[in-house]
Amino acid sequence: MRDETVGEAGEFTVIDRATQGRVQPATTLVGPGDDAAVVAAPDGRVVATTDMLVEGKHFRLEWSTPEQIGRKAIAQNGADIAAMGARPTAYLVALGCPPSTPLTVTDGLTEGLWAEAAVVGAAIVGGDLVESDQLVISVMALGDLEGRSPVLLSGARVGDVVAVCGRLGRSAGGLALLAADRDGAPELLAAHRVPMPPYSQGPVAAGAGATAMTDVSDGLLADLGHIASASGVSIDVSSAALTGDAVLNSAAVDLGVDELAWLLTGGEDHALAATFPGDAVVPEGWVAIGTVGEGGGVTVDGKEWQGSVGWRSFGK
Ligand SMILES: Nc1ncnc2c1ncn2[C@@H]1O[C@H](COP(=O)(O)OP(=O)(O)O)[C@@H](O)[C@H]1O
Ligand SMILES: Cc1ncc(C[n+]2csc(CCOP(=O)(O)OP(=O)(O)O)c2C)c(N)n1
Ligand SMILES: [Mg+2]
Ligand SMILES: [Mg+2]
Ligand SMILES: [Mg+2]
Repeated sequence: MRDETVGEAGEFTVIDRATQGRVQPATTLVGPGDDAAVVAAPDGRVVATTDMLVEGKHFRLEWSTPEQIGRKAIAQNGADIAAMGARPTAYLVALGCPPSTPLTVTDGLTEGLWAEAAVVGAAIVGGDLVESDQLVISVMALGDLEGRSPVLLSGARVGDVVAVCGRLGRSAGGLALLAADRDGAPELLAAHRVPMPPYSQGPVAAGAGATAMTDVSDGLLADLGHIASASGVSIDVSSAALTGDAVLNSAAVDLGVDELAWLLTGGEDHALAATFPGDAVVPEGWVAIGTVGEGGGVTVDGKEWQGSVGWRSFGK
């Protein structure tokens, strides 16, 4: 019998096998499983995360400029730092590319990487460069909790309010337009090419008492599902609280697709989603979209969502 493959097992089974039962030293304050790890250093704590972009899977050079791809690689990683309640402080960038890659591509990437790092006052502090068959950009981000406690996936409590900061569905809408070779809706194309995580709102939410937080990378339902399972709670999302983006709506009507599916299951917006105690005031700029209850799983308007809840590497 041949060995089971990664494609058959799926992303999260393979991650479980890579992390379960491994002993972490006492300096690992938060280990694998959250948006980022928190590691104790003799003189403080550092938040660390990594996310990789692969040509053809995460971006296409026909759809995005090298500068936009560089910005996206940094934004995706910075969002995971912000989702811990931390401020991104430094990035390392490992690049793989074919020898035939024009220097205009690597220079464009560099411009984008630095421009997005600069949004939070950070820089690229190191990296690696190797030959590979397609363009691969692997970023590691470090962050500073500035004295705050990290906001974990596991802290949501029954009675909490679920709130979101940042637009949802726009990246999925932009991707659908690019895939259909349709233009129009420049806002959606821009959102897909360069997500704009509300970095500073991670620390703001932590300061406002957020009990759990994540960034929306795979899709709202998929990512809230991680909060629900880590916290041992259920989450119900109100669809009425999500709709109202006229640009998104008209693109969905034009393409003849379900706008709600983009809002609930579209990935790569890198908005922040958090839970706050029911009696807390949700910070300015955050929109209440749901509630936390007993049990498990994520529902929409009290009903189970039919279909995929979001992006899965390897399609599972
Ligand atoms: N190969 C691996 N070894 C150890 N931990 C991993 C590995 N791949 C992913 N993880 C961890 O599993 C969790 C889920 O990964 P992922 O879904 O990529 O997170 P995110 O959506 O926050 O980027 C994260 O905590 C990540 O650090
Ligand atoms: C060419 C192309 N096809 C498909 C997509 C859609 N897509 C790729 S990755 C992804 C979700 C997030 O990526 P992942 O690597 O899972 O990030 P993480 O959850 O680890 O932060 C989505 C929606 C895309 N951006 N580009
Ligand atoms: Mg990841
Ligand atoms: Mg991520
Ligand atoms: Mg993912």
